Parts: sequence; C-alpha cells; structure tokens
Amino acid sequence: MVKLEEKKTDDGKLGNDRKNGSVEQESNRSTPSKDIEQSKKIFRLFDYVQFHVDSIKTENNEVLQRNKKYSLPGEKFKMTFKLSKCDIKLVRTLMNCHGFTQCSTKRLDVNFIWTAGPYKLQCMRMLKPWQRLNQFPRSLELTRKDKMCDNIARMQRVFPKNYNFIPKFYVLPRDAEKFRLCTEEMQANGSGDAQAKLFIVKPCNSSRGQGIFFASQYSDVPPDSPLLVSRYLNRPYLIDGHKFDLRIYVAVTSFYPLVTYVFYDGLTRLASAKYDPSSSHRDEFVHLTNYSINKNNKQFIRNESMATEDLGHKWTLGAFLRYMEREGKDPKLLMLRIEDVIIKSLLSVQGKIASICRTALPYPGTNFELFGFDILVDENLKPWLLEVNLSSSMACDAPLDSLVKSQLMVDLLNLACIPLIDRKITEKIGVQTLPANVEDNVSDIERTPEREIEIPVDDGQTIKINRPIGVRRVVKGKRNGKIPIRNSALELKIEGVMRKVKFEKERKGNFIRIFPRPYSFDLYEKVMEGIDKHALDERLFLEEFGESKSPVEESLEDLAIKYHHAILHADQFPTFDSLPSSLRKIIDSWYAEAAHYVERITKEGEIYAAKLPIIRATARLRTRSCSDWYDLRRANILAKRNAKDAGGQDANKENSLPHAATADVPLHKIDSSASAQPAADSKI
Ligand SMILES: Nc1ncnc2c1ncn2[C@@H]1O[C@H](COP(=O)(O)OP(=O)(O)OP(=O)(O)O)[C@@H](O)[C@H]1O
Repeated sequence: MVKLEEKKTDDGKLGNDRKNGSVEQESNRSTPSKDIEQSKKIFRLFDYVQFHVDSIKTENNEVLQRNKKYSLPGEKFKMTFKLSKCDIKLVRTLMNCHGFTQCSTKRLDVNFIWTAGPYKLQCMRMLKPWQRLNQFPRSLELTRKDKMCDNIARMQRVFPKNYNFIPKFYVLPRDAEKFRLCTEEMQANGSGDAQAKLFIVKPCNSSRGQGIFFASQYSDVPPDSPLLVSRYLNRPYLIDGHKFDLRIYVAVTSFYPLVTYVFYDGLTRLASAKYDPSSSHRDEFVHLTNYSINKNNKQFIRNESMATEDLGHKWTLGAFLRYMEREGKDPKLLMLRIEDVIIKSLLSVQGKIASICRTALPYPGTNFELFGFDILVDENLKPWLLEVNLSSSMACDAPLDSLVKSQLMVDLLNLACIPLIDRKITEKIGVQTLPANVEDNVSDIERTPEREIEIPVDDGQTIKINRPIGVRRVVKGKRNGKIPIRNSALELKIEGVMRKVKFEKERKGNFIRIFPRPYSFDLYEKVMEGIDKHALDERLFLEEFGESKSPVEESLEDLAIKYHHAILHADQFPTFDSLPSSLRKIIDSWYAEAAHYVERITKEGEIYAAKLPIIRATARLRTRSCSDWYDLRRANILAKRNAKDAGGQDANKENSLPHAATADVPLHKIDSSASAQPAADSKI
C-alpha cells in the first residue's frame, strides 16, 4: 500500500517535496488492484522522477532497505538507464537507489543515458521525448581546448572589448609561424622579466595535467604536434601562498534558447607547494593545480574530514569564497564575473550547437549537459578560463567529493526532468510522438493546451497524467483538415522548451539559473551572435520577464556597455560598491543570489557518509546482458590480478577483454559493447 503523507522536515515544518511533485511512500507487498491504485496516485503526483540525496546518505544496508520509498516509483514504472563509455559509480548508485534497471550499452530504448564520451549522432537522432541524455551534439566545440579557444577568439574579433577572459594562445601546428614571430619579438624587446615571457603548453585533447610543459622560446616547442600554447598567468591570487584553480559545475538544459545554471558549490584545487614566481617551471607542484599531479607530492594533504571544507589541498568553492571574505575581498562579485565568463563561453558555441541540434535532436528537452569550468583567478581577482571539461569527473575519492558531487548529481538529475512514464502504457493508448524537425504544419495533431492528458488504465478507468515534454495525443478521426492548424512543428518545439524551463524552475535545487534572468537578455544581447530569425533567446526572456524597463535614467543599451566594461575590469572595480550605482540597480538581484555560493555545504550537527553506499544485490537491478558485462569485467579484473600476483610480465598487456576461458566466463556472454565501457571514472 502506498501511504501518502506530507513530508515533515526535522524542524516540523512541511517539506517542499509535494510542491516538487514528490511524496514519501511506505511500501509493503501489494495486490494487482492496489498496484493500479498506486500507479494512479504516483502518476498524479509525479511528473518526473524526483531524486533525493538522502537515498545514498548511508552505508548501512538496513537503512537502505527502508529507503525502498525512493526506489518504488522507478521500479513500478520499470524505469531503465545505461552507462555508455563509462561506469560512474555515483550515477549508477543513484539510479539503483531510485529503482532504475541498468541495461547494456546496446539498448536504445532506455529512459536515461549517461555517457562520458562523444555519443553518436545517429543514436541522438533516435532519442524519444521521454528519454534523457547527458550530452548535446558537438559540445566538443567547448570541451576541446583548441576549439574552445578558437570559438572565443572568434567572438573577440566580433566583440573586441567583451570576450577578454582567456590567455593569449596559439594552436600548433597551425599558428607555428605566429608563435615564432611572437617569441622573437619578445626576445628583441628583452624586458628582462623571464616570467612574463613564459608559455604553458598543453596537448589539445588531454586532461589531468598530462603532457603539460613550459616554454619561453619557439625552439622549446615541437612545432608539428597538436598543442595549445597559452600565455602563462604568472600573478595568480593565492590561498595562504598557494596557487589554486576553481572547478565550477555548469548545467545547460538548452543551447538555443540558452538556459544555463551554476551549481552553488564546487571544488578548489590547490597546488601542494607554495607559489614562487621565480621557482623553476619544472616544479609542477608549484605551478600546476591538478589533483592527479599534486597527490604524488609527499606534502599533499588529503582532506579526509567529513565536515571541514577548507582542509588540505582540496577545498570546496564555498570555503575559498569565505576565505576571500575574511581577506576583505568581495566573493559575490567574483562569482558574478565567473558567471559572465560562463555565459560568454556558452554563447561562443551557441550557433554551432544550435545548428546541429536542429537536425540531430527531434524533440525538445531530451538533452542536457554538465560542464566542469576550470577557472584561474589572478591577483586582481579577475577570473580566467583555462578549459571546460566534458563529463567532468564524478569520482568520489574523498568525503568532500562525495558530499559535493552527490548533491550536484541529484540536483542535476532533477533538472533533467526524467519523465516518470511507463512506456507500455503510452504505447497501448497510442500516445504518439511528433518529430519536431519536420518543418511543415501538422494537421492530424491537436495541440492539447492543458498540461494534463488522460490515459486509460487496466481496470477500464482513465487517469490524468501531466503530459511529458514532447509527448502529444493523437486525436483520432479528425484528419479532414477541419481542425485549425495551430502551429508548426517549430512552434511546438519552442513551446516544449518554454514548458520545460518552467518545470526546471521548481526542480533546480541548489543550481542558480544564470541565463536567462532579470535583465540578462538586455545586457547580453549586444554580445550575442544572431542565430536565426526565430530569436528564441529573446522570446524565452520576454515570455518569462516581459519587456524590461530601465530603472534609472540611462538606457539599457548604455547600461549594457557599462556592465561589460565593469565586469571584465576587476582591477578598476574590485567591489560591488565600486560599480556605477545605476548598474548596481540592474544586477542587484544577481548579487543577492550569489550569496548562495558563499554558504557552507556541510551543516552543523549533520552526519555525512564518507563513501557511496554499497547497494544491496537485490536493489542492483540489471538486465541479463548488463549483468553479463559486469561478470565479464569482474573476471577481467581478477585475471589481471592473478597475472600480476604470479609476477607475470604480461599483466600490462591485458587492456582488452580477457579470453573467455581465462576469465571463466562462457563465450556467449561476451558482449561486444563491453569494451566500450571503461573500467573506472576519470579523476580530477
Ligand atoms: N595559462 C595558464 N596560466 C597559469 N596556469 C595555468 C594556465 N593554464 C593552465 N594552468 C595550470 O595548469 C593546470 C592544468 O591546466 P588545464 O586544466 O588546462 O589542463 P588539464 O590537463 O586539462 O587539467 P584537468 O583535466 O585536470 O582540468 C591548471 O590547473 C593550472 O593550474
């Protein structure tokens, strides 16, 4: 029986779960008719799956058993997911705790797909409106270092004063000649300041600090390799004398119109040796802040504490902002500057991604993406963008990682709005789907203006459910053209995005929506490329905020110029109070919202699990082929370990699948997709 109850928080107040479309349920064994009752109630109350961080807060299996309340809806509706090109424990655990069944990578009809590598375009084209995928097509434009720099440089050429937030760069081998001239010119000028001449060189497609080196002259760099050479920012802001960078988590739920959110917490990664600008650039523990590099330093201090956010060489973002505050700086203004860098970076690829989305994504709202922005803050508190990470690491190898990333992932999954819908029912009642990239008008589809649709259930009755994004009801027998054609498929798509944005507002948890928001379109319009005649960014903005009026005598255009100047010149405008007062009036609400970034993620008196829970075998729902893949993987690991124990030199060669015989797995169990799933999360 499902017992519906108002959720009470610890302080006795009513929780907001009901508002968010979720209720707590206690489950016991049920009969089929009771199941239908349950489904009805669940249908009525759940638009989308509601994820709860409490579901993974414990390592205790007994408590997990009681947490069946979290898994019941997923189990009832036979929700499914797959992990493609990764095996991220955090995503798997959360999905398991919410009753999703894991399927093999070959399955196409799963409700949720998490991929850590580029997802095939032809597979994206087959996405159904009830499916969700954590990637947009062509997002490599942002996440490959050289492409990102090229895109931002293109915007710099169009809007010369407004996109100055990446260090000067050269993409080799293409820009080898320019780089040579630059280094020669620097030598000729001979300022004598060796530091100012330095370049940092990175492979275009690498991560975790691999292959990074420094150069001060042309001959230091192999000119034919695909490398990104950037000016070294040698005056960073320091935390207790250490260089650091920030990992900011950014969710995008639509590229056109742009809808983007920043998670209120993130990570601060400190170099493990004190910064000394005159120290040798070979000393990577001084100049690089990557965790993967610094953890090899004997001086590296892991933050093993569950409640301290500023211990050792990895802090939370909030801990750094509070440190800044204690130093008399303005952390909220820094966050506004970082938000500006994020919006402009996304705008620099908006046109390219929007054009591919038009053809590759048949329905609105199916895709979303989480990006990890790496930001370096200089001594003037100006943020510089170093790179944007695709599927940034979700590895939880310290309690702090667990805490930040599990809350982040829960909020992200809620933002993704995964429809809680049993496909068997939708197929039975003929809910059909409309490819939105068909540009002609559609005569046999009536747009149901209401949010709810009616569907029959097994006992002959009908129930109403909230219509999932993009799913429309076919009105039978009305094909004679008498129904007024209300809208083109494009209009339906736009309507879908607008509707999803409204849902996201209620489901964003600890994400702060940075675009659109009050005055955002007015301030950014002048630094945006026109995408097409539909002007969707403007439409979305007007839909939500209406026509803006300047609250001061100056026009919004003048204020936009002031805004971009002030936001990019941290040296001239170090605090909010130093900004022109007319500008402050416009971005006052943004500044107030930025207070969320400074909050602690750990709360007084709360207990945090140091690790992700180990899920009971019975709750680890998997399809047969998926279980086979895990069996195979386990056998693979075991075989490697045995080979290593036996002192076998061959252990390192065994990167591919084991022979079935070695692994003691029958041949039929070898799934060709298995090799597509890497063994572990990548680490930051
Ligand atoms: N232009 C620069 N000026 C100063 N320091 C830099 C610059 N670019 C990179 N760094 C330093 O080098 C580190 C690694 O750079 P970057 O993040 O671009 O490489 P990566 O290999 O992709 O790392 P990851 O995948 O961990 O983010 C940064 O964390 C930063 O400390």
